[in-house]
Amino acid sequence: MLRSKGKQLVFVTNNSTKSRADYKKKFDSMGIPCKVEEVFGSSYSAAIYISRILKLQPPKNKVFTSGESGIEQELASEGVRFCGGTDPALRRDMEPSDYAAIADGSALDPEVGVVLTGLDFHVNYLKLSLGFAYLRQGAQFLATNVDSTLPNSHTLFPGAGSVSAPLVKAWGKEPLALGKPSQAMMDAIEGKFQFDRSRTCMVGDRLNTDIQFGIEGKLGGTLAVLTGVSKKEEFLIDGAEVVPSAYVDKLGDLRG
Ligand SMILES: O=C(O)[C@H](O)[C@H](O)COP(=O)(O)O
Ligand SMILES: [Mg+2]
Repeated sequence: MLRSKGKQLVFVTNNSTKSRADYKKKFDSMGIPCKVEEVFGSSYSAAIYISRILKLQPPKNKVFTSGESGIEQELASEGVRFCGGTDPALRRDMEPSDYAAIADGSALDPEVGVVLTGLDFHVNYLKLSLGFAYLRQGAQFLATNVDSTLPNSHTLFPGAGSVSAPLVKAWGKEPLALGKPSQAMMDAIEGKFQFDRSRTCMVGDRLNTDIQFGIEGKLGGTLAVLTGVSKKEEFLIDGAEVVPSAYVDKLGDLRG
């Protein structure tokens, strides 16, 4: 319906496990018309931040990532070198020899300058230990997103933020998160798609027992309509103003 009305669409997700190309395939399977260029995920956001803002220089120009292939694909699309991720060699128990190898550095890649965490379905003590060691060696701490939960099958599962929580606890500092609702993600989306904030509507899907009705926030001119979010803070960007739920009725008046 939106397409038939000539609206520009952008599909934004914090789920870092898939790449933009993966989402295009998923939309195809659901019969939803979509181009790869219309997808913007937190893996892509992180890859852009690393390649275009951080611009890692040798000898520390590699990313150690804890996550799934979506992160790897997007880092590769931006020409960023990485290790960790889906490497089968790291999907195992920690062995006694691993402690010594991490301690003396022989298990560490000397080129790693960033630790990037995302939703990792294969998180384990070995990967957490490697990530912690890289942070202690001075690597920057980034996250695709830090959502506490992952909605799936009509209920909630631990999200990316819950998976990276042990590392945050060990390191004692939060990562820079590059998914929603970070300003970096919003700026990158606005920069890439060149739309007018004052004529933009944002729709989310998150349901929570505390907030079971739509909540709308106004983001510096961008009308955001989030049909249920798990936490109010998730969309309170730039001092966003939350307006009464009845505001949603006015959507029909939007010309943009
Ligand atoms: O990374 C996670 O925890 C979840 O995949 C993430 O919260 C999903 O985000 P969404 O698709 O709702 O943007
Ligand atoms: Mg969602």
